[in-house]
Amino acid sequence: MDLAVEIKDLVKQFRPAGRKEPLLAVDRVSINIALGEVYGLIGPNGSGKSTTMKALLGLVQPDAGVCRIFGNDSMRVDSRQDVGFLPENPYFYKHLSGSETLRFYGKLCGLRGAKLEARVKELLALVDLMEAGNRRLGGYSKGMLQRIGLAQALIQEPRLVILDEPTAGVDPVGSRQIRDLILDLKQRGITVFLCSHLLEQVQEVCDRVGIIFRGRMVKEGPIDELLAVEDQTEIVLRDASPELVAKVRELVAAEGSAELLRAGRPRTTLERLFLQETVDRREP
Ligand SMILES: Nc1ncnc2c1ncn2[C@@H]1O[C@H](COP(=O)(O)OP(=O)(O)OP(=O)(O)O)[C@@H](O)[C@H]1O
Repeated sequence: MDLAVEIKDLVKQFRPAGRKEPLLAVDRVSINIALGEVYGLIGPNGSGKSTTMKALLGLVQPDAGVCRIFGNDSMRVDSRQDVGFLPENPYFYKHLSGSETLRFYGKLCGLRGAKLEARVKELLALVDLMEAGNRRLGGYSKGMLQRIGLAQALIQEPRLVILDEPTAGVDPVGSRQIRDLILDLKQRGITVFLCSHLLEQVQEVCDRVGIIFRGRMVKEGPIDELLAVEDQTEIVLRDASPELVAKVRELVAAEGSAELLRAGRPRTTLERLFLQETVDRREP
């Protein structure tokens, strides 16, 4: 299997001031991410997600273990050539406009002239900030800032994108835009490694997830397998009359070997309801 990311037995300790014992932030974590896969790392605050990502990017030095990106050791600077990164709290110059910001990062990545201008335009369109491209970031909303952050991470057409909390502080509308952008990256074969506290979104975009707790990987697998309830079968009926539901109940009871756990109207999610009642609402 061709791997975009290989993290093997990663260990990282910190020695916070005023604390005698070292703090074990990441404890023998291993993660493989295949080319083109969208992988989500989830876990409570302080469980080691950002530290794992930073070690993968060579931004923190591991105490043990290895991290590789497309087969290259993460501690080598050139391993980051094909990587875009959106940090948890990106800092941007507030006096620059959206397009100036992208131009700035594009130049840092060696883009110049017509190629840079074309890339800036393309990215502003991709993150739906064409109209706001000439406005200063100081006036951007949180969702717009995250989208410019995402555009910044894509500037040099990376093959791997690492997103630390891409939807932090963003409302459901902005989160949905970011989710769609991640799905778009997946469509284009770009590998995505993300961590987020928005579990419903992780469920929607990721092929595989890992759950990390107190620095340790406690569960990992394809999302469909992890979420399937082994001993249950779901049947969803449209327009079923109460009589039909009663018949189904009788049939199951007569059969004896199975139990009907629930029959009623399925629930939507609060996120879907929010979107339906706000942006998706059509004026009469
Ligand atoms: N530079 C540092 N110095 C000291 N301790 C640190 C440092 N960076 C992280 N830690 C500690 O390591 C642990 C893991 O932190 P990390 O930021 O990786 O967690 P996280 O899962 O990303 O959390 P969150 O969901 O809050 O972003 C925490 O206890 C944190 O306080």
